[in-house]
Amino acid sequence: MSLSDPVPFVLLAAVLAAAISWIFSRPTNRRYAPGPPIRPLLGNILDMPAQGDMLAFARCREQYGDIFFFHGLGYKVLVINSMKAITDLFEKRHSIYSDRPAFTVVGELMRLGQSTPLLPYNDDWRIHRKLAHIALGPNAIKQYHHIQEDLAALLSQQFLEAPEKFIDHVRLAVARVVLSVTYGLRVDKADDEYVTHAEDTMRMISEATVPGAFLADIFPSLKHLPSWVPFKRHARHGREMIEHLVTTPFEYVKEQMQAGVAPPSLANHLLSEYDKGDIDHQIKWATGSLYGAGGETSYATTLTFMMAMALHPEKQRLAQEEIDRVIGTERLPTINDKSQLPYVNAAIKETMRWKPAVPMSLARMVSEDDVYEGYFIPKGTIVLPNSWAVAYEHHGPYDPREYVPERWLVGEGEDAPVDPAQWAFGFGRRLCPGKPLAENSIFIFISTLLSVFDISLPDEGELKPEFTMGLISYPLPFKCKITPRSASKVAQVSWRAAHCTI
Ligand code: HEM
Repeated sequence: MSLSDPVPFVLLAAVLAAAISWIFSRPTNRRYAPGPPIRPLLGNILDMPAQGDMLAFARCREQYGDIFFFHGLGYKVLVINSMKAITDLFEKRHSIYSDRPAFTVVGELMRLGQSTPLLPYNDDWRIHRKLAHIALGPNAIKQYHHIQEDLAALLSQQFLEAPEKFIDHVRLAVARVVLSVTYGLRVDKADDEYVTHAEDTMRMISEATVPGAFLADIFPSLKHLPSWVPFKRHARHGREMIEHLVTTPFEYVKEQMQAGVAPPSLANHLLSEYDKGDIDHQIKWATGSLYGAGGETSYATTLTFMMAMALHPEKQRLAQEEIDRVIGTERLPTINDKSQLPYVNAAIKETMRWKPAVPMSLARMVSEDDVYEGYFIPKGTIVLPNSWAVAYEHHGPYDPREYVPERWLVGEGEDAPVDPAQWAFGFGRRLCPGKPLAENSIFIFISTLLSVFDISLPDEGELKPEFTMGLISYPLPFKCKITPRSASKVAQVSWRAAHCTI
């Protein structure tokens, strides 16, 4: 080994660091939560299921109970599987459970650590949340109702013109909501350069944020390797993609503001209110985070709903009958109709429960040593709240594996599962700031599609409910048949699409 060739040298240092960390992190007389047996050096970290492999997590739960612990190679991971434990830690002990793990490659080298979801629980994060709240709080989002209703009509218009491309149309519709609200940007095609770039970047981030995706996340000292090492080249490319994603639309808004032609938007509003030096950088990253965090999740939920409707025509008919009965057949739904449609709301809840879009939520990191239910949780432990386990707890008469909206229509005092509103958007201080906006988007897309179309199984081939594994879980590409319910509905959609104000 020579010092001019740093690779083996840094690897050796990394292995030594791991050995030291193993020696010092071996269980002492402290009681850790149950988990697989410990092997030298590696501990049991390799026994940990891949993110998104929910069946493997379910098997661990059967074996080890509601909380289990994996550790080794300097990593400590606690998985929590019950709503009670999640509430006890993330809500009641929020001051030490609101931090995020640091990702050496994606956070530091690709510089995504500046985005809201990855920021540590610090003052920068508080500024981001304040900025996001200005645009996305329950009152602020009322100003976007008409944009969301227009976009639901445009989505239906596209379904009429090219139903076979429904996946592209849904992707474009959710991107349009976030781009329009955040930057006042209008995009017309799903293959718009910005939309496709954002998707490529999100896919890259989703793969790179799986714990342990890079050796350098386990051995941070590897980040000092020279720039020609493959993962460093990958990181450089990732950094350029992310920088382009957050900078391009932001600079565009600034140019439009200078020219006096910027439409109303969150970026415009924040820049006019707070344009003072360093806050510019915070606004750029807070707004840039919204697209990344908001697009894919709403897309996954809307597509999952369409799949559920094609597989369960009897449930679809019940939802359509409710819409026809409550709002009539002479107009399209509006967001204000939401509280009048209990069956549609139950079908949306059931969609979020049946296939949660973010099944393991976003990882947290505990910032102080803690003890819970007699188990020691060391500082620095990554804590994974298993939302999927909460979704699949058995309550009431229905099998959790089945799609049954009726499980949500129970009377007071009867046994119902935990409402996805309590877990699908995360918990405590880091609860998703886009929740009210997303709930409205999902409601208006779904109720408009139900009002205008019948969604059914494809004429050819089978529809298997298959989903991606990873941070965000979406349906794998599938086919379904989309047919307008009446000529009057077609006319209503065409009229509204032609009179859109966005
Ligand atoms: C169906 C749609 C959505 C789902 C299921 C969803 C889910 C989540 C979840 C599980 C988290 C992690 C929270 C935690 O750590 O406890 C999160 C965080 C976040 N979401 Fe959403 N989200 C959705 C839509 C949106 C939208 C539309 C936006 C923005 C317009 C958004 C912006 C964010 C941001 C910025 C964070 C990071 C919050 C932080 O770390 O403080 N999300 N979301």
